Amino acid sequence: MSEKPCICMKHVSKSFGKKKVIEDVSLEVYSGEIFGMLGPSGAGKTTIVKMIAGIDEATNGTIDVLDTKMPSLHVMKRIGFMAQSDALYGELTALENLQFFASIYGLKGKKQKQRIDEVMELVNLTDHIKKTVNQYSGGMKRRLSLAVSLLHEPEVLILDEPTVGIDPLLRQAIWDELERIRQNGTTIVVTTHVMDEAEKCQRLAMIRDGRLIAVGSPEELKKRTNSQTIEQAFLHFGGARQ
Ligand SMILES: Nc1ncnc2c1ncn2[C@@H]1O[C@H](COP(=O)(O)OP(=O)(O)OP(=O)(O)O)[C@@H](O)[C@H]1O
Repeated sequence: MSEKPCICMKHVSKSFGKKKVIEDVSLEVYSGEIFGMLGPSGAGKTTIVKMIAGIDEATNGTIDVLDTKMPSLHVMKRIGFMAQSDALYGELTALENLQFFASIYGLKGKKQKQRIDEVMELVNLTDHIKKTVNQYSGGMKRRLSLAVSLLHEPEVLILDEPTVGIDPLLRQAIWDELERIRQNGTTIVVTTHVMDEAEKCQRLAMIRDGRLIAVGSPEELKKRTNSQTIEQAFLHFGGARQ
């Protein structure tokens, strides 16, 4: 992991109408790390990652990804994004969905087939590749969405709650794969409200009510608050604000 920032947010705020949901967030994500965004429902995690991915725009402040100000169509091609709600075509088969997204990413021929086989194996859906997505369960759709986001081996991978509705064994397999992808040089931003997933990140941002309440490695955050667990540390930082 190098210390070069791959993502740089400076004084970012976001409002929807009169409602301010993100308030003065500044943070850096370094190349080659898994950076977790931890916070309760409604804290603003999705809003932040959508702005990083270039899907949504900050009201104030700046976001640079790979040295380019977001949103930028050019940089979006180098980013993989897995949204919380699955962006899949229900009437198409899993294979057709993968082929569609692969061609958008410019993956063709042999390479396309190889990547589709690899990602489907990873998410344990190889036997279901010819089913239409409408026949998939919620968990299967999540896994297929993850497979889609991994297809083109992006430089930056942004995952919004990737393991919701996924059983513990597969969750572990997915985290193992994220670690492998990271070691190959991909920078990963992942939102979660699961404390044991937060422990697997190199660094974490703790978010509450649209504000950053702490940033650091899981170890640092526990040490700073004299906590045994990330959950205790989170409560400590959250509690200190009240
Ligand atoms: N398009 C929108 N219009 C108005 N308010 C919005 C919009 N999108 C998000 N919000 C509000 O912004 C706040 C933060 O939402 P966000 O989805 O970013 O939280 P989150 O931390 O990702 O929560 P969850 O874990 O439940 O997904 C919430 O109060 C939400 O209601």
